[in-house]
Amino acid sequence: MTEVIIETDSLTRVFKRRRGLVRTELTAVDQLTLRIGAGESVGYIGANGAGKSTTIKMLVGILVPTGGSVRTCGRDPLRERRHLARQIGVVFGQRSQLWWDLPVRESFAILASIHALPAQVRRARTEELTEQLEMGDFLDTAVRQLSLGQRMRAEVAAALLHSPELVILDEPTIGLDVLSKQRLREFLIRERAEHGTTLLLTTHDMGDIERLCDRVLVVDHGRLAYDGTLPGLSQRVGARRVLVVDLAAPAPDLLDIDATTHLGSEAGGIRQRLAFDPEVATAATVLAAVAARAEVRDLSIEEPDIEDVVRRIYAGSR
Ligand SMILES: Nc1ncnc2c1ncn2[C@@H]1O[C@H](COP(=O)(O)OP(=O)(O)OP(=O)(O)O)[C@@H](O)[C@H]1O
Repeated sequence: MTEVIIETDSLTRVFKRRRGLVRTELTAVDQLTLRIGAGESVGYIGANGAGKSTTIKMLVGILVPTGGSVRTCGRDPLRERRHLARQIGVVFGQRSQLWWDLPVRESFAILASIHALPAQVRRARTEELTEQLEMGDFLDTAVRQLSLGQRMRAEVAAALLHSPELVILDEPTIGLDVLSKQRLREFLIRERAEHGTTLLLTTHDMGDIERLCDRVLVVDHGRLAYDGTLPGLSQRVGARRVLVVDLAAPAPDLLDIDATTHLGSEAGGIRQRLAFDPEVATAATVLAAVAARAEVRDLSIEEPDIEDVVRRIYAGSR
């Protein structure tokens, strides 16, 4: 049986707000029940304000639930927060856990002593992380002088220095360039493969989910709206497919082909892209309709646009 790393049962958080004399209540997390097993890599996504951060805060013990229960790494996060801190690593993209004026290396040394890592373990782990995250060039630079990509790598290393069982990442790749994103993702994949680390991440970047996660949870108005694979999610939201046709000669935009949306034309209308909903039409019916208008030389079909899926989920904000 897989060890359960995160387990919540009807986890709920209600915020009380007061505007002048009016008091209102907002249920940020609403009866959330889920289990995440050891070694899983889970994407936790939802619109702004859906309740992701509130959930994470309850998982790590910095926010008190108003209902239900939560256990993280087999512990009660509120009562055993200090013990839990040794088992988890948390990266909040926007918030730093490094000492701004100190060289990266010194921040690592302080964190290592907070976690009471033996000197040998600390040295070996710092070396391993420095190599894998390619931090050698800036290990002796003050954190405030790092580029965003360098700082994020240092943040991730800081959170993983004590080899936690569970790593929670909140928007880990936000604002990073393509290469830095790629490095960070490769590192997380390797870390998981080598140490069996459980990953939970929130992100707006579908590339993160595609590359890193084998399970996706979608939260909507505090409720769990989906729990499954990424392809399953594409199906659920009816992600569009795109038929790309290359015509024999330039043609006007194919604007009124049944059940399609014209996405654009190139080369004077020789290449045209038409989106269709696989529940309503098939590539074959769309192609037949196009062929009735113009001679088709070549075609390709783009798979469900994952960015589109996520845009729709995030666009569903309150
Ligand atoms: N301390 C607080 N007091 C009152 N309301 C709060 C508090 N923290 C969060 N909320 C509200 O709870 C809801 C969920 O917020 P939360 O930060 O968990 O969403 P989120 O999914 O993380 O959003 P984002 O993607 O924007 O970070 C929001 O409506 C937010 O305004």
